[in-house]
Amino acid sequence: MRVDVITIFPDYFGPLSLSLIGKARGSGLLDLEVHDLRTWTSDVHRTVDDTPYGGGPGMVMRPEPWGQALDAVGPGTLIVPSPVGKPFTQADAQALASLDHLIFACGRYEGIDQRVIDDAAARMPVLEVSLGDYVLFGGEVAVIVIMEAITRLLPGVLGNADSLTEESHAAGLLEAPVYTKPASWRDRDVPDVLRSGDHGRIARWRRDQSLLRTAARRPDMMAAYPPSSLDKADRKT
Ligand SMILES: NC(=S)c1ccno1
Repeated sequence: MRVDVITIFPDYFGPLSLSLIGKARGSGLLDLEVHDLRTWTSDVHRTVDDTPYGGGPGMVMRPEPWGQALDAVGPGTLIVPSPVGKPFTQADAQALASLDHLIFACGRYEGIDQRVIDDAAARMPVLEVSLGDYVLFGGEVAVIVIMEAITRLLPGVLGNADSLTEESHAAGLLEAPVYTKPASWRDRDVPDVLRSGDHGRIARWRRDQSLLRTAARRPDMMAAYPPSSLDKADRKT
């Protein structure tokens, strides 16, 4: 997978050289390049923003540098993290992980001139996505989060691909609680079923815990959970 990130703060992306993402880049599974938007400015001050038409607080990112930057690195699928975006989900991560070329545009200030998005959409798929109902200083941190969610799904990145099948959101439910040694810690014991060696009982316990946890914390996910996936016994949960 090829990924281009365009930002006015390239140094924000140091974390993408660490851990499993760093290994994915080193092994060639992920070809990632971070670009400074100011590369595509032409004035001595390397200006990337200006005052908003119609007045109002703050500054807006100018279209010219963005247009030239996207011309240079595109086409691909353009992803713009933004408070006005569609909620980003695991399903989105899974869809994006199957693509060959992603481009991330990191907005700052009050945002990017809308014409940049509109112009790009005439040449490539554009997704404006939000990580949550809050506002960040810019898109950079959101790109790091989205890149983690996508990269871990790339074949060969995780040592054990099995961990992708039962994790939260992969199957539409929250994951069951997990435990490791010691069997007793501060008078709190690991559930006996997990030490029983009865894999059928363990699987049923984990599923029950997933359903209980999802029902308690994410009724929206339970409502969306396909009825066909629920056994008759599950309906009593
Ligand atoms: N909520 C998101 S993704 C965001 C990006 C920039 N500010 O907020």
